Amino acid sequence: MADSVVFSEVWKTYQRELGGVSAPALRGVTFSVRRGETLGLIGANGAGKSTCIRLLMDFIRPDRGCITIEDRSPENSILRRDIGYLPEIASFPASLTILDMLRFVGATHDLPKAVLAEQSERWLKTLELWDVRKRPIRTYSKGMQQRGSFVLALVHDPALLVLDEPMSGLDPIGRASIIRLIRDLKVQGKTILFCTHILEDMDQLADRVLILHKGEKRFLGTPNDLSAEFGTNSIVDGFLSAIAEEQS
Ligand SMILES: Nc1ncnc2c1ncn2[C@@H]1O[C@H](COP(=O)(O)OP(=O)(O)OP(=O)(O)O)[C@@H](O)[C@H]1O
Repeated sequence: MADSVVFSEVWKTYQRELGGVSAPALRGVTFSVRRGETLGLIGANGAGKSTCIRLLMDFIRPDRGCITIEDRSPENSILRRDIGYLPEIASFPASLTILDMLRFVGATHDLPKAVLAEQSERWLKTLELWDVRKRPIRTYSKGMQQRGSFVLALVHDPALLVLDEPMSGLDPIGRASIIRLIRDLKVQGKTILFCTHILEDMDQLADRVLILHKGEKRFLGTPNDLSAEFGTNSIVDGFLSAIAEEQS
């Protein structure tokens, strides 16, 4: 399978606001996401997960190393049309409806009106927001807002999905519906990179798991490989072993 996303020896250190630099957030991280694969990125707080996502989205640039998406630099704005991005915290202007937001996203991606209308209906129905499409988004529950964010990430039919904590803050029903959605998207052939703290979902979602710890790659492989490598029976135990081993 060809690679869609490649990180090669990527280093990133943030500047401190009052001058000086902090410890590197990423230390020579190398991994790839194959086309059609779902890669789950896990790590403790501060491990570097969001930094990977910010680099991929070209919100920040690496100090060293190379990142490519379909063999092109993330700086290439044409790539945006093929990426669906779900931010960790959705922030919607207070009075807008999901239809207003869809018009905005449609204009950003130059979607023809008919395509926007058809795709909007498809995803609003799939994600059970069709009946509330004319309500201001601020009246939505957290789960509905998250589904709304997915509609906005999917309406232009991107091949690559970058999902920052897609299950965070959801109740078990909301979480189950997002898990179903991600599995459906995978069946549709999407390439998916997501990060999460909810390790239990990994078995159901990820083809491969990338474990980061303090900016370093500690493990990359299938959930089964993780169990085999550390002699554990669950993702949680495998994860704890992967980040503990080199601390001793
Ligand atoms: N804007 C910033 N300025 C300075 N340091 C930052 C900034 N953003 C992140 N860092 C630091 O970089 C490191 C990696 O942070 P990052 O947000 O990538 O971790 P994470 O794995 O996403 O953590 P979390 O699970 O808490 O979201 C941390 O030490 C963090 O303090």
